[in-house]
Amino acid sequence: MSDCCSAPGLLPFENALARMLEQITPITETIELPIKDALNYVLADKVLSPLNVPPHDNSAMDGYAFSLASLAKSKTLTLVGRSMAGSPYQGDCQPGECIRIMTGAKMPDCCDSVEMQENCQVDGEQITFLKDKQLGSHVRKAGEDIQINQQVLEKGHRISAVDIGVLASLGVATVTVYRKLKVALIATGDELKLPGQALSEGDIYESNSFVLSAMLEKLHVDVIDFGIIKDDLAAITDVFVSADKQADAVISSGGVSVGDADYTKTVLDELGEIGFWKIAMKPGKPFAFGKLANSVFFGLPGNPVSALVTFHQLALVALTKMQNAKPLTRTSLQVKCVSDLRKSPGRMDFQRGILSVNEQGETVVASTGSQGSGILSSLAQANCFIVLASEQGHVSAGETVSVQLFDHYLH
Ligand SMILES: Nc1nc2c(c(=O)[nH]1)N[C@H]1C(S)=C(S)[C@@H](COP(=O)(O)OP(=O)(O)OC[C@H]3O[C@@H](n4cnc5c(N)ncnc54)[C@H](O)[C@@H]3O)O[C@H]1N2
Ligand code: MOO
Repeated sequence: MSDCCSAPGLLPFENALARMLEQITPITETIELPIKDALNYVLADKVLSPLNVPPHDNSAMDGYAFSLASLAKSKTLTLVGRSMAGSPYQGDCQPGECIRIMTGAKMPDCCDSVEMQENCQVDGEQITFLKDKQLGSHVRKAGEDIQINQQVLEKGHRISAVDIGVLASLGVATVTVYRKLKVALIATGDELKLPGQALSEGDIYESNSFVLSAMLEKLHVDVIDFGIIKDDLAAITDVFVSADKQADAVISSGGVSVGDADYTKTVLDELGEIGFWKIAMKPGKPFAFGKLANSVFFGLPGNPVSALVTFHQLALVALTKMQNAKPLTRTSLQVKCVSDLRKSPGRMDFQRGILSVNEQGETVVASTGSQGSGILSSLAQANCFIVLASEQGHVSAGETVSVQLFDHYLH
């Protein structure tokens, strides 16, 4: 399939993303977890507040609580009691009386305002208020933060550290969340060695599974690492079968192109079905999406930048849907490009850029330089993608381009 602007035989990026998402079924299994164990899980149900926060009117200052009507008659009131956080004043008070109160302590029913002690003159039980006050001064009203039955978190929300604090403040002890996904990682290639091993002639160090594993950890899935598999049809078939039995999604890198040792697509065809293969994007043309017997499959290209970009732009989006989480939001801006960019029409480019504010206060983007699919350092230096549409040709410095800011998966 091709559109007006994508090279023949290549699926436009947006179509690939849409087709892939159509085929992703979100998981349904839920578990109940204590809130302290729920960080980064996805909520399977909305959370409504069981109470008002704060639960009662309370003082925002250490000082004196009074009724404003009393102060209209005299600036000096008589102290008749104390309200402490956790030990509220239980009695009543009459016109002309006030109550000693501490920050966070419940407001006595007979008072409507508070003055901080720095603005009061104390003479035994006689408290003189030195400044004019307004009704409700320094009073935090019940429910001013959250009201009872108000929705606090929505279904599909990924629970953050702050959310756990909010849940605790509401007295919520457990939450219902979707279970973690299990994702299998496979690196294919005869040339690959693990860091720490000696390299023979023609070898390189395996890096894809390391970076993918780290990004998957940020996505909060359980990674099943199948390590490095040789470019061998039988070995790749065996590992795909085994991974499919254990995982919800299988991700491989390498061997997805058209070389003599590129078996990924053949095995996927044999064991499952190919949704599509080859996208009009750069880097990342030979990306395969499909289904195995039990799991979905993402075949990433071997080149490190291609593997990362396709994982970030496609697989991560699909896995987020599979987790039942709200779709990822990514921030795009139109900014001036200060570098010349090389680009051939036919594929959508995700070039690596550095966004900054220049001396004139203008937000501009510069290229990281060489954009080869093997130059992983170009991604490490970058803080955004310069996204160039399929039909776009070279860009001259000074032109406006679209940039997508890196999210926390890439930092
Ligand atoms: N005749 C053609 N050749 C190629 C095409 C094409 O359309 N026709 N596409 C090119 C593009 S674009 C890409 S991207 C690569 C993708 O190839 P593969 O997915 O088959 O990847 P490999 O050949 O296995 O490896 C490519 C490159 O990446 C290195 N690599 C592989 N795995 C890892 C890893 N886990 N960690 C670090 N580096 C890895 C590998 O050593 C190669 O250098 O195909 C082009 N060719
Ligand atoms: O897609 Mo390849 O990633 O252009 O090098």
